[in-house]
Amino acid sequence: MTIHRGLNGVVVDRTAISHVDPDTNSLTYRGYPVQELVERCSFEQVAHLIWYGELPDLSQLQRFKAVERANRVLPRSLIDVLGRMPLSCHPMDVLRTAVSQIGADDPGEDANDPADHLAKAANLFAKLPTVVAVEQRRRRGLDPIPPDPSLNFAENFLHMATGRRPDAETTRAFETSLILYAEHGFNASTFTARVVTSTLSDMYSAVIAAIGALKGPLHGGANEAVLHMMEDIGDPSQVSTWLQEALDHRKLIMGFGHRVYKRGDSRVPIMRDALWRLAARHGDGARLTGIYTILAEHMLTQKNLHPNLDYPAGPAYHLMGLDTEIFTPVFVMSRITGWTAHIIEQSAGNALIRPLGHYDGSPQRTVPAPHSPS
Ligand SMILES: CC(=O)SCCNC(=O)CCNC(=O)[C@H](O)C(C)(C)COP(=O)(O)OP(=O)(O)OC[C@H]1O[C@@H](n2cnc3c(N)ncnc32)[C@H](O)[C@@H]1OP(=O)(O)O
Ligand SMILES: O=C([O-])CC(=O)C(=O)O
Repeated sequence: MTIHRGLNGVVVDRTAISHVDPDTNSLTYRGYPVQELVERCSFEQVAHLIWYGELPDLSQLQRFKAVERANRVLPRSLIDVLGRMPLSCHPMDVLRTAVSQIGADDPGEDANDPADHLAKAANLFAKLPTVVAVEQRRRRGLDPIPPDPSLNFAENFLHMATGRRPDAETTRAFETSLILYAEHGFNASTFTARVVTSTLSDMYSAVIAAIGALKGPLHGGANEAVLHMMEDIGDPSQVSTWLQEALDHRKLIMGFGHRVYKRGDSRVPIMRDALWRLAARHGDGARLTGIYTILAEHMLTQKNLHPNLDYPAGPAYHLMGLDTEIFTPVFVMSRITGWTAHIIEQSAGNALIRPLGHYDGSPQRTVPAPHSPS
């Protein structure tokens, strides 16, 4: 019997949402290369593409944007629950709780026709940025900034989170990250969402489980861990010593390696360029890009490992003025599009996901006779 630990290399189903091809180092959403989508589309257009299979025409895009803008405000019940969360918990816990509350408030929670699913996905897509921004400000002891319907998805989030109207360069860099993070095949969190969906559970439960899977540092939690690592290194001159010490202790270097891409992550060059443009205008930029470059060179020569998307995204978010703890929640704001598209796809052609495990525990034995009462 062959055991595929970690399901490494196992093809478990078909999908028409995205194609990750490590041989040609390419990633396409519904057939379109992500590089072209970043160059020519807004995040809202890409979200439409991921859900509906096609880029929107003008009137579809206007409707899509209107729904997103109309759904950004959080209901009182949700604001109350989130305000009671301890400040000691991670913002991913807050986000998970938010989705749970939104689901509990939805009388149609269990409705799972494609139209019901799309309406729920659109609602989560609109509300999660407000939750993340409110949470960043709550941690800073600041009042929330209400959503602004005159701003697009990316601008509105940056404004709500930082209190500043972002300039075009920052907005574009942020939108680039959102487009690149949106979807990536049967990654651990998406697969988790599909497993939950395969039991005919509801969309909110699947999304909550996916948030839990994304939180881990081997997956989405790595963008936060990358920034912590760079702060720990401190200065480009320290990279070599820091890395040697980390490798001597067999530590994982955050933001490097990937289960599918073994010769480099197709999304990194475009996000790296965005990071470089931000860094050129920021006081701390040269330090971060210095660490970035030297560490990447050492990792390639010493470990033959390439950076993944989390490596440039972490420092880029830092330079945008986002707090490190909300980097992975920002990933959720984007990946919610991919997760929900997969939930819809799984529902449409469902097969219960239930693999087997090879038993290697104790051979069968007899339960000892009970001791007689003394
Ligand atoms: C958006 C995303 O989720 S992208 C992934 C984000 N995660 C990270 O950046 C965390 C750091 N990276 C890792 O832990 C891994 O590279 C993963 C989890 C992403 C991929 O893991 P796998 O596909 O299982 O890689 P695998 O374990 O086969 O790695 C092969 C070897 O390289 C080593 N390796 C892989 N990544 C790293 C790393 N970042 N640092 C140090 N060594 C590493 C492994 O320890 C292993 O060594 P071994 O053969 O001596 O045991
Ligand atoms: O695909 C994976 O294994 C991890 C992931 O979600 C990504 O790289 O975006």
